[in-house]
Amino acid sequence: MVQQLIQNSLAESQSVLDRFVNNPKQIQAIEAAAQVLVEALKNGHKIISCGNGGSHCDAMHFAEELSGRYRENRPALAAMAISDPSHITCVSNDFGYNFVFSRFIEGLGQEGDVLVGISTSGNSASIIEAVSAAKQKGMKVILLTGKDGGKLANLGDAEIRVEHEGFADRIQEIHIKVIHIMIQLVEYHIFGRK
Ligand SMILES: O=C(CO)[C@@H](O)[C@H](O)[C@H](O)[C@H](O)COP(=O)(O)O
Ligand SMILES: [Zn+2]
Repeated sequence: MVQQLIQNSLAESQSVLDRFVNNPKQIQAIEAAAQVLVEALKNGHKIISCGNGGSHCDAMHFAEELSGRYRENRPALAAMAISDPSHITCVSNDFGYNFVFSRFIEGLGQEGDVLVGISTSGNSASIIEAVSAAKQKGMKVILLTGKDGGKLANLGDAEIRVEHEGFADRIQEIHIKVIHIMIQLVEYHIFGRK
């Protein structure tokens, strides 16, 4: 029974990945997203990422591999996740949770910067508010979504969507792959890494 659960889980992951890999639209979207990142970084702009729950961890994972290190040493890149608990608790307490990311962008976002918003449902109000704040600032927007893209569908300059109607975990598993590929492409375009 337990072994069957394990096998079913792995098989489901494999089928979600197969479907994603065989969708040229998503491959093109990853390429387009990497171009947006490269353009911004080459021109001295920064990347700000955000997400909720597991996607918050993905947003941090993405930023630290740009500012810190991915596979090998290279110069640091300008990226940060919105994850300061003092900021998040203050804004939640005083303005409401939906504004935790948008408020940060109002304070730190600049024209030419890039917002990377991650939401498996595409319906988290905090990410929707962040996108609208970023657009008001003249920032570019990259979205990692799932299902049918939800309310975030087509709101980004690039949107990578895992079209899986099941639970968020399977979507997150593809998101983290996409994050690693985007970093690989940034390093390829900026530092000639393969
Ligand atoms: O990690 C998981 C589920 O795998 C959860 O923590 C999940 O991220 C949370 O329920 C989020 O609040 C869902 O938000 P979203 O992806 O729909 O924007
Ligand atoms: Zn999870």
